[in-house]
Amino acid sequence: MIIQHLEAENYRNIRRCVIIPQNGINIIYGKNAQGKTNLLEAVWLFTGGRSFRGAKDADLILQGEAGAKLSLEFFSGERVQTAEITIENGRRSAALNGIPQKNASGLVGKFFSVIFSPEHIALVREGPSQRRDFIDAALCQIKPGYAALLARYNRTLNQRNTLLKDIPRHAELMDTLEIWDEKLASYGEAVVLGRMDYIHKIREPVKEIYAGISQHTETIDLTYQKSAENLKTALKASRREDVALGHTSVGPHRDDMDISIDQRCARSFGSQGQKRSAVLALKLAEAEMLYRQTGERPVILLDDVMSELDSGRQDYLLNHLNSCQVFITCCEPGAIKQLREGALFEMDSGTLIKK
Ligand SMILES: Nc1ncnc2c1ncn2[C@@H]1O[C@H](COP(=O)(O)OP(=O)(O)OP(=O)(O)O)[C@@H](O)[C@H]1O
Repeated sequence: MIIQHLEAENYRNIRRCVIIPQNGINIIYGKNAQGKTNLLEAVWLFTGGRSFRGAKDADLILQGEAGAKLSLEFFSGERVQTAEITIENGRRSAALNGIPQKNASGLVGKFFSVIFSPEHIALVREGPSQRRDFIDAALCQIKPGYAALLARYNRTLNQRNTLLKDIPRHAELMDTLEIWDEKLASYGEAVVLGRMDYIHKIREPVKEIYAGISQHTETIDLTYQKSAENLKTALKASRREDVALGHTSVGPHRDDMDISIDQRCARSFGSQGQKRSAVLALKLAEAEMLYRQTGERPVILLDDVMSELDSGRQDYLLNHLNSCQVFITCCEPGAIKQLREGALFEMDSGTLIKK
């Protein structure tokens, strides 16, 4: 997947900008608050998802303007394709190769991209839900039917939780738990199998990429942590406790993925640079998995990735990811003096200048 041409109009602080990037590394540097992340966010929107910053669509329009427009020309499936996104009246619509889509999510699966932004450090630093979301989001992209399965699991879980809250007032409902436990266990086991399979597949690429980032000085490992070995038995065993709690205490919604660096838990013991490197390895491995699944290498977006990384780790990002098209933002052009081959752009008050 290669972006050949991107145009943004009235997008955030960008009145008008055209970028013709190169195939490998593209660096966008500039002072704080100039529009570097805004540009990456514009690229990301072509994946069909919402802003990775969780912004409302209306906030994406340059203040004072009625609408924003993004146009993309990209090479994928051995041909040049076009995509357009229009944001107007608080709504985002899209067209692919000139054909209007029902909504912006019509672009899902047409343009692939993987984003690293500083907030993603939460994936290592914060609680298990971040890591579950990472695996689930990746699976939704590459495993047909997984999104529907997850939705079914969550719906059944909510129904069981409602029932658990009702039981103290209606003891006769205790018997109906059996049906919900059967259903929940069957969906839950399938969710766990999907996640374990993904971790099994992503583990080697993560290890390899982390070794590269750390210049072969550290090792990383991933392990799926189940909250129950046999879900059906565990649900049955925890019924009384669950009624007292008013929610379900076992199942994939309570599972975690352990990330260890040199055999120590990265969340508790990792340094800032190690945590950042671990998230990067996970994101780049996610890109590798997308490639294996689709035959297309996703565009890699690395927002403000250089800080907190030593020069060896920076060198890996600048000079070892050439098989993909990569966009890297940074503040200091000095941080990129190790760049051997790539295009340089400066972002200044929403205006992009090719260097
Ligand atoms: N809808 C909007 N209309 C006008 N300006 C906006 C809008 N949304 C954001 N901005 C402005 O865009 C600027 C932020 O741009 P961006 O987040 O891309 O910065 P950046 O260059 O990545 O900076 P940093 O290096 O600090 O991360 C801010 O000045 C912000 O006020």
